[in-house]
Amino acid sequence: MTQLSVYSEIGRLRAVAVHSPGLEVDRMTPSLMHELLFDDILFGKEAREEHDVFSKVIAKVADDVYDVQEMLATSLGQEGARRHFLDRFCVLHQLQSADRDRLEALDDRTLAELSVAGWYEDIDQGTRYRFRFPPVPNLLFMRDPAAVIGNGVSLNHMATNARRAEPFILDTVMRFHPKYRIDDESRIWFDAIPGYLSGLPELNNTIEGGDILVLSQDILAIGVSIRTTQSAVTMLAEKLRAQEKFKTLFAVLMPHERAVMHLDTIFTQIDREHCLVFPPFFCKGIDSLPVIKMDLSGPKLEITLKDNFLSALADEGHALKPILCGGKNRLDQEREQWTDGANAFCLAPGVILGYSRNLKTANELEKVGYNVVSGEEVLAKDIDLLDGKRYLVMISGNELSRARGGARCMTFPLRRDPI
Ligand SMILES: NC(=O)NCCC[C@H](N)C(=O)O
Repeated sequence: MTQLSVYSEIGRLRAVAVHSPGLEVDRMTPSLMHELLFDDILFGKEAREEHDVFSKVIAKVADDVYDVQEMLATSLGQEGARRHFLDRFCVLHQLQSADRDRLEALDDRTLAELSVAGWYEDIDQGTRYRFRFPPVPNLLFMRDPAAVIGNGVSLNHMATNARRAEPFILDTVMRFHPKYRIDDESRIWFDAIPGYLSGLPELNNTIEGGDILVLSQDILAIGVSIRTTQSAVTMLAEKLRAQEKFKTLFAVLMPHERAVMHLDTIFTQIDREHCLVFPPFFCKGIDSLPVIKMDLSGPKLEITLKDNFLSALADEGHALKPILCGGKNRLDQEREQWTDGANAFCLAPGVILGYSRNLKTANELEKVGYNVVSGEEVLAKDIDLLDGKRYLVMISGNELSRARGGARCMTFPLRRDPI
């Protein structure tokens, strides 16, 4: 078994889970898409091709790149896992025992696939259809249903019904996967599953991984957003205080808007000294976001209000120079933030992945020394991304970005090297 270990956003990536968009995306209909949190119906074939380049580039640096659906299938094969999963999944979807029997009869891979793709049935020779349980198209955004923090995990309580099946998949993976399971219950920082099962989900305590950023061994930043509540952040802070050695948690108070649904849609750390930001919220001015600083090191949780996140970080010895998503003009900033220009995924300090359509952002990165290359080029020329230079690897994301998530959103890091 390998220990989970995430103490930064930028340390060299060793193990990560992603999920290539499958049948669940091909089954999206116009009438379902808004409820399922997509802004369009995706062309699955192209989305898979984009995702394939993305995961192959990641595999040039990381030792283990898993698809979570595969992880689920592997986990289901472990003793007790199938029962654990089905007990919970059938309650979630209110399935009767006959339906459960049909699921029991499936092999591990088919059960894992069906759990993600939804249980679809044609009726009247295909003139109508129904889902016994719905597809899970947002599993592509692996960042959100769970988050490794230090050497434990948070099984998140999703804010929307469309995403509530996802933590159930991660729950089985994190408890049964032969390589990455958690044996020690006390290292599950947050567990949404019992609330769902009791029928009394703690409605005010939602939290999603896109809001959770582990900046260093000492510092966490968590967005209080349209998806993550202040009370969930406080619960997590109390749990971590008792178990981990983080000293400070910054709760960044965000506007409740879809465009900025998580903290990582407006801020990602990309190097020891750089972060990518949506400028209006971080550069001093009227839109600058306030932050609650929680001191985790004292005998009780001490709280102070700060008026600017970047200066509060600098005061803690974590100074970051902001690189402007979209460049200097507000119009470009808004356009590129919408297509996840501020949402980069870091493979190692200064080695990042982002969508190729965000040209103004790429230009800003180039100015401070990032070599801009395409994913295809990295693969064809076998470019060594760990040769000490800075890289922005651009991934085509014209299909993927229409599901409203970027490179960081599509990853669930399990292990990073210390920095
Ligand atoms: N971390 C992220 O910002 N994830 C993007 C999630 C997009 C997804 N369609 C959602 O609305 O939840």
